[in-house]
Amino acid sequence: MTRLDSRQPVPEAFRGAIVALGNFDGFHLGHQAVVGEAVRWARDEGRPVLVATFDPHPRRFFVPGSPWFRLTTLDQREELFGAAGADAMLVIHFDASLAAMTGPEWVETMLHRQFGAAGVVTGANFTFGKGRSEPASALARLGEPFGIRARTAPAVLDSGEQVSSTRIRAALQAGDCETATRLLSRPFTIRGPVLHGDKLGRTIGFPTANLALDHYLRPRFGIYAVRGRLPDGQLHAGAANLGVRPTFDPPKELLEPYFFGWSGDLYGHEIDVELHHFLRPEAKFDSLEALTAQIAADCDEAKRVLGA
Ligand SMILES: Cc1cc2nc3c(=O)[nH]c(=O)nc-3n(C[C@H](O)[C@H](O)[C@H](O)COP(=O)(O)O)c2cc1C
Ligand SMILES: Nc1ncnc2c1ncn2[C@@H]1O[C@H](COP(=O)(O)OP(=O)(O)O)[C@@H](O)[C@H]1O
Repeated sequence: MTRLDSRQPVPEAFRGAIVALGNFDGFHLGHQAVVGEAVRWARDEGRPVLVATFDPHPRRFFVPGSPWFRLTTLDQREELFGAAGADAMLVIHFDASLAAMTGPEWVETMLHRQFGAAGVVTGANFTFGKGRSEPASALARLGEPFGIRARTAPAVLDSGEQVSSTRIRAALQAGDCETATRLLSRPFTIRGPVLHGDKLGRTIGFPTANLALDHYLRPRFGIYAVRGRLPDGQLHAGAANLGVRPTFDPPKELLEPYFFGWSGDLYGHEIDVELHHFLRPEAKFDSLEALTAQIAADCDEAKRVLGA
Protein backbone atom coordinates (compact mmCIF):
# COMPACT_ATOMS: atom_id res chain seq x y z
CA MET A 1 0.00 0.00 0.00
CA THR A 2 1.10 3.58 -0.56
CA ARG A 3 2.29 5.63 2.41
CA LEU A 4 1.76 9.39 2.09
CA ASP A 5 3.35 12.09 4.25
CA SER A 6 1.21 15.13 5.18
CA ARG A 7 4.20 17.45 4.70
CA GLN A 8 4.04 16.84 0.94
CA PRO A 9 0.92 17.60 -1.11
CA VAL A 10 -1.04 14.39 -1.77
CA PRO A 11 -0.19 13.19 -5.33
CA GLU A 12 -2.72 13.59 -8.15
CA ALA A 13 -3.80 9.92 -8.13
CA PHE A 14 -5.06 10.24 -4.54
CA ARG A 15 -6.73 13.66 -4.76
CA GLY A 16 -10.51 13.83 -4.59
CA ALA A 17 -10.40 11.03 -2.01
CA ILE A 18 -12.59 10.21 0.95
CA VAL A 19 -10.34 10.69 3.99
CA ALA A 20 -10.91 8.71 7.19
CA LEU A 21 -9.52 11.16 9.73
CA GLY A 22 -8.33 10.09 13.16
CA ASN A 23 -5.41 8.58 14.93
CA PHE A 24 -6.59 4.97 14.61
CA ASP A 25 -3.89 3.59 16.91
CA GLY A 26 -5.08 0.09 17.71
CA PHE A 27 -7.59 0.14 14.86
CA HIS A 28 -10.30 -1.13 17.21
CA LEU A 29 -13.98 -1.76 16.41
CA GLY A 30 -14.77 1.98 16.60
CA HIS A 31 -11.96 2.85 14.17
CA GLN A 32 -13.05 0.03 11.87
CA ALA A 33 -16.53 1.58 11.72
CA VAL A 34 -15.08 4.96 10.66
CA VAL A 35 -12.93 3.42 7.93
CA GLY A 36 -15.80 1.15 6.87
CA GLU A 37 -17.99 4.21 6.33
CA ALA A 38 -15.24 5.92 4.31
CA VAL A 39 -14.77 2.81 2.14
CA ARG A 40 -18.51 2.48 1.39
CA TRP A 41 -18.79 6.19 0.57
CA ALA A 42 -15.71 6.08 -1.70
CA ARG A 43 -16.97 2.96 -3.54
CA ASP A 44 -20.34 4.66 -4.19
CA GLU A 45 -18.57 7.58 -5.86
CA GLY A 46 -15.58 5.76 -7.37
CA ARG A 47 -13.06 7.64 -5.25
CA PRO A 48 -9.87 6.54 -3.49
CA VAL A 49 -9.79 6.10 0.30
CA LEU A 50 -7.06 7.61 2.43
CA VAL A 51 -6.76 6.58 6.06
CA ALA A 52 -4.96 9.09 8.25
CA THR A 53 -2.87 8.48 11.32
CA PHE A 54 -0.84 10.89 13.42
CA ASP A 55 2.88 10.40 13.90
CA PRO A 56 4.13 11.25 16.40
CA HIS A 57 0.96 10.71 18.43
CA PRO A 58 -0.29 14.17 19.54
CA ARG A 59 -0.03 13.12 23.19
CA ARG A 60 3.70 12.33 22.81
CA PHE A 61 4.13 15.70 21.11
CA PHE A 62 2.53 17.59 24.01
CA VAL A 63 4.07 15.47 26.79
CA PRO A 64 7.39 14.26 25.31
CA GLY A 65 8.51 12.23 28.33
CA SER A 66 5.19 10.43 28.87
CA PRO A 67 5.30 6.62 29.01
CA TRP A 68 4.86 4.82 25.70
CA PHE A 69 1.32 3.74 24.94
CA ARG A 70 1.11 2.66 21.29
CA LEU A 71 -1.12 -0.31 20.46
CA THR A 72 0.34 -0.65 16.95
CA THR A 73 3.39 0.41 14.94
CA LEU A 74 3.03 2.40 11.70
CA ASP A 75 3.73 -0.81 9.74
CA GLN A 76 0.98 -2.67 11.58
CA ARG A 77 -1.46 0.19 10.99
CA GLU A 78 -0.59 0.23 7.31
CA GLU A 79 -1.46 -3.48 7.02
CA LEU A 80 -4.68 -3.11 8.99
CA PHE A 81 -5.83 -0.09 6.96
CA GLY A 82 -5.03 -1.90 3.71
CA ALA A 83 -6.98 -4.97 4.77
CA ALA A 84 -9.94 -2.69 5.60
CA GLY A 85 -9.96 -1.30 2.06
CA ALA A 86 -7.73 1.81 2.21
CA ASP A 87 -5.80 2.76 -0.93
CA ALA A 88 -3.17 4.69 1.02
CA MET A 89 -2.14 5.53 4.56
CA LEU A 90 -1.75 9.26 5.14
CA VAL A 91 0.75 9.87 7.94
CA ILE A 92 -0.04 13.25 9.47
CA HIS A 93 3.18 14.60 10.86
CA PHE A 94 2.20 16.20 14.16
CA ASP A 95 4.45 19.16 14.95
CA ALA A 96 4.27 22.68 16.43
CA SER A 97 2.87 24.26 13.25
CA LEU A 98 0.10 21.67 12.99
CA ALA A 99 -0.71 22.03 16.70
CA ALA A 100 -1.03 25.81 16.25
CA MET A 101 -3.59 25.65 13.40
CA THR A 102 -7.14 26.75 14.19
CA GLY A 103 -10.05 24.65 12.91
CA PRO A 104 -10.62 26.79 9.81
CA GLU A 105 -6.87 26.80 9.02
CA TRP A 106 -6.78 23.02 9.43
CA VAL A 107 -9.58 22.50 6.94
CA GLU A 108 -8.21 24.92 4.35
CA THR A 109 -4.49 24.11 4.65
CA MET A 110 -4.56 20.39 5.33
CA LEU A 111 -7.84 18.89 4.14
CA HIS A 112 -8.29 21.12 1.10
CA ARG A 113 -4.86 22.18 -0.15
CA GLN A 114 -2.55 19.48 1.14
CA PHE A 115 -4.86 16.42 0.94
CA GLY A 116 -7.28 17.53 -1.80
CA ALA A 117 -10.09 15.73 0.04
CA ALA A 118 -13.60 15.45 -1.40
CA GLY A 119 -15.05 13.98 1.79
CA VAL A 120 -13.99 13.33 5.35
CA VAL A 121 -15.21 10.73 7.84
CA THR A 122 -14.46 10.86 11.57
CA GLY A 123 -15.76 9.31 14.74
CA ALA A 124 -18.60 11.24 16.39
CA ASN A 125 -16.32 12.47 19.18
CA PHE A 126 -13.37 13.54 17.00
CA THR A 127 -11.98 17.01 17.77
CA PHE A 128 -9.46 19.09 15.85
CA GLY A 129 -7.77 22.49 15.66
CA LYS A 130 -5.66 24.35 18.22
CA GLY A 131 -6.56 23.19 21.73
CA ARG A 132 -8.94 20.62 20.18
CA SER A 133 -11.42 23.47 19.90
CA GLU A 134 -13.53 22.14 17.03
CA PRO A 135 -15.93 19.20 17.25
CA ALA A 136 -16.43 16.76 14.36
CA SER A 137 -19.70 18.54 13.55
CA ALA A 138 -17.72 21.67 12.52
CA LEU A 139 -16.15 19.81 9.58
CA ALA A 140 -19.25 20.06 7.38
CA ARG A 141 -19.56 23.83 7.90
CA LEU A 142 -15.85 24.59 7.52
CA GLY A 143 -15.46 22.21 4.55
CA GLU A 144 -18.38 23.55 2.53
CA PRO A 145 -16.56 26.51 0.89
CA PHE A 146 -14.00 24.00 -0.47
CA GLY A 147 -16.54 21.43 -1.61
CA ILE A 148 -15.52 19.06 1.20
CA ARG A 149 -18.38 17.02 2.62
CA ALA A 150 -18.27 15.43 6.09
CA ARG A 151 -19.80 12.40 7.76
CA THR A 152 -19.39 10.91 11.20
CA ALA A 153 -19.60 7.23 12.12
CA PRO A 154 -21.56 6.52 15.29
CA ALA A 155 -19.61 5.21 18.30
CA VAL A 156 -19.43 1.43 18.66
CA LEU A 157 -20.58 0.12 22.04
CA ASP A 158 -19.40 -2.91 23.99
CA SER A 159 -21.26 -3.82 27.20
CA GLY A 160 -23.06 -0.48 26.88
CA GLU A 161 -19.82 1.52 26.86
CA GLN A 162 -18.02 3.14 23.97
CA VAL A 163 -15.10 1.19 22.52
CA SER A 164 -11.97 3.32 22.89
CA SER A 165 -8.19 2.99 22.85
CA THR A 166 -8.22 4.15 26.49
CA ARG A 167 -10.38 1.18 27.46
CA ILE A 168 -8.11 -1.23 25.58
CA ARG A 169 -5.00 0.23 27.23
CA ALA A 170 -6.60 -0.10 30.67
CA ALA A 171 -7.54 -3.73 29.94
CA LEU A 172 -3.96 -4.59 28.89
CA GLN A 173 -2.53 -2.81 31.94
CA ALA A 174 -4.78 -5.05 34.04
CA GLY A 175 -3.66 -8.20 32.17
CA ASP A 176 -7.14 -8.60 30.67
CA CYS A 177 -6.16 -9.84 27.20
CA GLU A 178 -9.66 -11.16 26.56
CA THR A 179 -11.26 -7.68 26.74
CA ALA A 180 -8.48 -6.21 24.59
CA THR A 181 -8.97 -8.96 21.99
CA ARG A 182 -12.73 -8.38 21.89
CA LEU A 183 -12.46 -4.58 21.47
CA LEU A 184 -9.64 -4.80 18.91
CA SER A 185 -11.27 -7.74 17.08
CA ARG A 186 -7.84 -9.40 17.18
CA PRO A 187 -5.28 -10.04 19.94
CA PHE A 188 -2.92 -7.23 20.99
CA THR A 189 0.20 -8.01 18.97
CA ILE A 190 3.77 -6.88 19.59
CA ARG A 191 5.96 -6.83 16.48
CA GLY A 192 9.71 -6.53 16.47
CA PRO A 193 13.03 -7.96 15.40
CA VAL A 194 14.40 -10.81 17.54
CA LEU A 195 17.33 -9.51 19.58
CA HIS A 196 20.28 -11.27 21.16
CA GLY A 197 20.04 -11.83 24.93
CA ASP A 198 22.16 -13.51 27.59
CA LYS A 199 22.03 -16.95 25.84
CA LEU A 200 20.80 -18.42 29.10
CA GLY A 201 17.40 -19.62 27.94
CA ARG A 202 18.86 -22.43 25.83
CA THR A 203 20.90 -23.76 28.76
CA ILE A 204 17.74 -24.39 30.78
CA GLY A 205 15.83 -25.93 27.86
CA PHE A 206 13.69 -22.85 27.15
CA PRO A 207 15.25 -20.61 24.48
CA THR A 208 13.31 -17.37 24.26
CA ALA A 209 13.09 -14.97 21.31
CA ASN A 210 13.70 -11.51 22.80
CA LEU A 211 11.69 -8.52 21.57
CA ALA A 212 12.01 -4.91 22.75
CA LEU A 213 8.79 -3.23 23.90
CA ASP A 214 9.89 -0.01 22.21
CA HIS A 215 6.97 2.43 21.72
CA TYR A 216 4.29 -0.08 22.74
CA LEU A 217 2.09 0.31 25.75
CA ARG A 218 3.42 -1.72 28.68
CA PRO A 219 0.78 -4.35 29.43
CA ARG A 220 0.71 -5.80 32.94
CA PHE A 221 4.11 -7.43 33.52
CA GLY A 222 3.94 -11.18 33.85
CA ILE A 223 3.75 -14.51 32.06
CA TYR A 224 1.40 -14.87 29.08
CA ALA A 225 0.06 -17.59 26.82
CA VAL A 226 0.99 -16.33 23.34
CA ARG A 227 0.97 -17.18 19.67
CA GLY A 228 3.80 -16.02 17.43
CA ARG A 229 3.76 -15.50 13.69
CA LEU A 230 7.19 -16.86 12.75
CA PRO A 231 9.07 -16.45 9.44
CA ASP A 232 7.32 -19.56 8.04
CA GLY A 233 4.11 -17.48 8.12
CA GLN A 234 2.45 -19.86 10.61
CA LEU A 235 1.19 -19.14 14.12
CA HIS A 236 3.02 -21.08 16.83
CA ALA A 237 1.79 -21.44 20.41
CA GLY A 238 4.08 -20.47 23.24
CA ALA A 239 4.56 -18.99 26.69
CA ALA A 240 6.29 -15.67 27.27
CA ASN A 241 7.73 -13.55 29.97
CA LEU A 242 6.78 -9.87 29.54
CA GLY A 243 8.62 -7.56 31.90
CA VAL A 244 12.00 -7.15 33.53
CA ARG A 245 12.87 -10.81 34.51
CA PRO A 246 13.49 -10.10 38.21
CA THR A 247 15.73 -13.16 38.61
CA PHE A 248 18.33 -11.56 36.34
CA ASP A 249 20.52 -8.47 36.51
CA PRO A 250 20.27 -5.84 35.20
CA PRO A 251 16.50 -5.57 34.77
CA LYS A 252 15.67 -5.18 31.05
CA GLU A 253 12.19 -4.62 29.63
CA LEU A 254 11.56 -7.41 27.14
CA LEU A 255 8.96 -9.76 25.71
CA GLU A 256 10.51 -13.24 25.72
CA PRO A 257 8.43 -16.00 24.10
CA TYR A 258 9.37 -19.67 24.06
CA PHE A 259 7.56 -21.50 21.24
CA PHE A 260 6.47 -25.07 21.95
CA GLY A 261 8.10 -27.80 19.88
CA TRP A 262 9.84 -25.34 17.60
CA SER A 263 13.54 -25.05 16.85
CA GLY A 264 15.48 -22.79 14.55
CA ASP A 265 17.18 -19.42 14.42
CA LEU A 266 15.03 -16.30 14.77
CA TYR A 267 17.73 -13.68 15.33
CA GLY A 268 17.16 -10.56 13.23
CA HIS A 269 13.79 -11.81 11.92
CA GLU A 270 10.75 -9.67 12.57
CA ILE A 271 8.04 -11.65 14.35
CA ASP A 272 4.54 -10.90 15.67
CA VAL A 273 3.64 -12.06 19.17
CA GLU A 274 -0.05 -12.10 20.14
CA LEU A 275 -0.94 -11.90 23.84
CA HIS A 276 -3.80 -14.32 24.54
CA HIS A 277 -3.98 -14.86 28.29
CA PHE A 278 -2.28 -13.57 31.43
CA LEU A 279 -1.00 -16.51 33.51
CA ARG A 280 0.82 -15.02 36.54
CA PRO A 281 2.97 -12.07 37.66
CA GLU A 282 6.76 -12.23 37.21
CA ALA A 283 8.68 -13.64 40.17
CA LYS A 284 12.26 -13.66 41.44
CA PHE A 285 13.64 -17.19 41.83
CA ASP A 286 16.45 -18.29 44.14
CA SER A 287 17.80 -20.87 41.73
CA LEU A 288 17.74 -21.71 38.03
CA GLU A 289 16.19 -25.09 38.95
CA ALA A 290 13.23 -23.37 40.61
CA LEU A 291 12.82 -21.02 37.62
CA THR A 292 13.03 -23.91 35.15
CA ALA A 293 10.39 -25.92 37.03
CA GLN A 294 8.08 -22.92 37.07
CA ILE A 295 8.59 -22.27 33.32
CA ALA A 296 7.70 -25.91 32.61
CA ALA A 297 4.49 -25.50 34.64
CA ASP A 298 3.73 -22.21 32.82
CA CYS A 299 4.11 -23.99 29.47
CA ASP A 300 1.63 -26.70 30.52
CA GLU A 301 -0.84 -24.04 31.61
CA ALA A 302 -0.35 -22.02 28.40
CA LYS A 303 -0.91 -25.15 26.27
CA ARG A 304 -4.12 -25.81 28.20
CA VAL A 305 -5.58 -22.30 27.73
CA LEU A 306 -4.53 -22.19 24.07
CA GLY A 307 -5.81 -25.69 23.38
CA ALA A 308 -2.37 -26.43 21.92
C1 LIG B 1 7.18 -19.01 30.35
C2 LIG B 1 8.35 -18.27 30.96
C3 LIG B 1 8.23 -17.76 32.24
C4 LIG B 1 9.29 -17.07 32.85
N1 LIG B 1 9.12 -16.54 34.10
C5 LIG B 1 10.13 -15.82 34.66
C6 LIG B 1 9.96 -15.21 35.94
O1 LIG B 1 8.90 -15.28 36.59
N2 LIG B 1 11.00 -14.52 36.46
C7 LIG B 1 12.20 -14.39 35.80
O2 LIG B 1 13.10 -13.75 36.32
N3 LIG B 1 12.40 -14.97 34.59
C8 LIG B 1 11.38 -15.67 34.00
N4 LIG B 1 11.58 -16.27 32.76
C9 LIG B 1 12.95 -16.28 32.21
C10 LIG B 1 13.31 -15.14 31.29
O3 LIG B 1 12.23 -14.69 30.53
C11 LIG B 1 14.40 -15.59 30.30
O4 LIG B 1 14.16 -16.88 29.85
C12 LIG B 1 15.73 -15.50 30.94
O5 LIG B 1 15.88 -14.13 31.27
C13 LIG B 1 16.87 -15.91 30.02
O6 LIG B 1 16.66 -15.38 28.74
P1 LIG B 1 17.77 -15.04 27.65
O7 LIG B 1 18.76 -16.16 27.59
O8 LIG B 1 16.93 -14.93 26.40
O9 LIG B 1 18.38 -13.71 28.01
C14 LIG B 1 10.52 -16.93 32.14
C15 LIG B 1 10.64 -17.46 30.85
C16 LIG B 1 9.57 -18.11 30.25
C17 LIG B 1 9.74 -18.66 28.86
N1 LIG C 1 11.37 -22.87 20.57
C1 LIG C 1 11.99 -21.69 20.49
N2 LIG C 1 11.40 -20.56 20.95
C2 LIG C 1 12.05 -19.37 20.90
N3 LIG C 1 13.29 -19.22 20.37
C3 LIG C 1 13.93 -20.30 19.88
C4 LIG C 1 13.31 -21.58 19.93
N4 LIG C 1 14.16 -22.47 19.40
C5 LIG C 1 15.26 -21.82 19.02
N5 LIG C 1 15.15 -20.51 19.29
C6 LIG C 1 16.23 -19.54 19.00
O1 LIG C 1 16.94 -19.38 20.21
C7 LIG C 1 17.08 -18.01 20.56
C8 LIG C 1 16.95 -17.84 22.05
O2 LIG C 1 17.88 -18.59 22.76
P1 LIG C 1 18.41 -18.04 24.15
O3 LIG C 1 19.34 -19.03 24.72
O4 LIG C 1 17.24 -17.62 24.99
O5 LIG C 1 19.26 -16.81 23.65
P2 LIG C 1 19.07 -15.23 23.82
O6 LIG C 1 19.50 -14.98 25.22
O7 LIG C 1 19.97 -14.62 22.78
O8 LIG C 1 17.62 -14.93 23.61
C9 LIG C 1 15.95 -17.30 19.82
O9 LIG C 1 16.26 -15.96 19.52
C10 LIG C 1 15.79 -18.15 18.57
O10 LIG C 1 16.65 -17.68 17.56
